[in-house]
Amino acid sequence: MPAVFTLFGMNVVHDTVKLPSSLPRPTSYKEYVKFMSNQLYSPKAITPALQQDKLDVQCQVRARIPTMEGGEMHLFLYKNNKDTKEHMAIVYGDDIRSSSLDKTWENETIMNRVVRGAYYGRLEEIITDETQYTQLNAKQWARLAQQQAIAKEAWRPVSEAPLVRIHSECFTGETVHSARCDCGEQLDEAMRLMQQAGRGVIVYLRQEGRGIGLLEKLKAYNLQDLGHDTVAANLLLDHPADGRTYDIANDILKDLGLSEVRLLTNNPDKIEQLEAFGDIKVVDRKSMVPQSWSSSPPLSHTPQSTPKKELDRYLAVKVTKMRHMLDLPTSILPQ
Ligand SMILES: Nc1nc2c(ncn2[C@@H]2O[C@H](COP(=O)(O)OP(=O)(O)OP(=O)(O)O)[C@@H](O)[C@H]2O)c(=O)[nH]1
Repeated sequence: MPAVFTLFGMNVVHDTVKLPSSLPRPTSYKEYVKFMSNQLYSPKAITPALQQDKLDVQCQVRARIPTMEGGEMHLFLYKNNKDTKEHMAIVYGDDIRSSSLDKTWENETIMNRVVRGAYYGRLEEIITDETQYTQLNAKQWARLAQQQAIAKEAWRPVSEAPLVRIHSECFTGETVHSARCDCGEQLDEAMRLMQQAGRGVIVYLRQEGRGIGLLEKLKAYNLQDLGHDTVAANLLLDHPADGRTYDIANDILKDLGLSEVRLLTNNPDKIEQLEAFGDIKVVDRKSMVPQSWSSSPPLSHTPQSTPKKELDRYLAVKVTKMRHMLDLPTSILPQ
């Protein structure tokens, strides 16, 4: 029989993971943790959608990420029934929570919630050398339960429109610091602004290459080296100039309890699509002015020797062909 007791208004349940009878019961804390983490990705949780199915977007796990700059954020990982990508939300501020993650599962223990990140506040270290691979003792369970009850009580929901960025993945710009685009710089700047404000959400969509994928984007780069611009290169490869949709981003923002946002973007398509879904109002827009086009001093992470010509060309095409809301600097205006 599982031991259930109530502490500070919460049910503390020992060892009540409901297992199909075919599976062996976890006999140790280690097995239990392993079992729980496998459960997160159970195929039952999200099933592939048929064309007519309603979009289903659910947060599967959340974890705290301290950053090199000294701040920290939480990463929320989402699964959905439209594609197989792991889209994410990078969240600053403890008041922003996911309703799909926070749902209580049947017979869920506090440890289940901790493993999938549905805990409140900050976790305290309660594991000692002796308990590394064994069951938590009653005192440790009680401490965890007490800490969770207090943190849950202290939580208050989002009260004002936070800074939000909907950002599409760019391996070249973000990971290998390509100077063909401003993607890495935009991500860094959004993180810096949200860190400074203490709250905000970056919806990080796995839409590499404006949705065409890395393979096709690299082909497009070769065409760009022949002189085609970023739009023409896509079209020559039989891709739309930009085929991205933001329905998953919309559902992620809804799941995070946001109805009003201050959007960091130059791209009118993101605003128009988001508002068309009717769930989220863009109450303010903040431009993402490229560092090399701004009059403010360069950020420490922006190298002074950035090959400006290629970046200028990419940015100018976004303004002239993709309706991006940015002022072209006089230095690159056509003569
Ligand atoms: N196909 C293609 N994709 C590119 C190229 N350069 C960058 N990208 C992709 O463009 C996308 C940039 O998306 P976002 O960072 O969301 O920016 P955006 O659409 O310009 O809009 P804002 O930054 O919000 O103003 C990323 O997926 C990049 O991988 C390119 O030359 N060709």
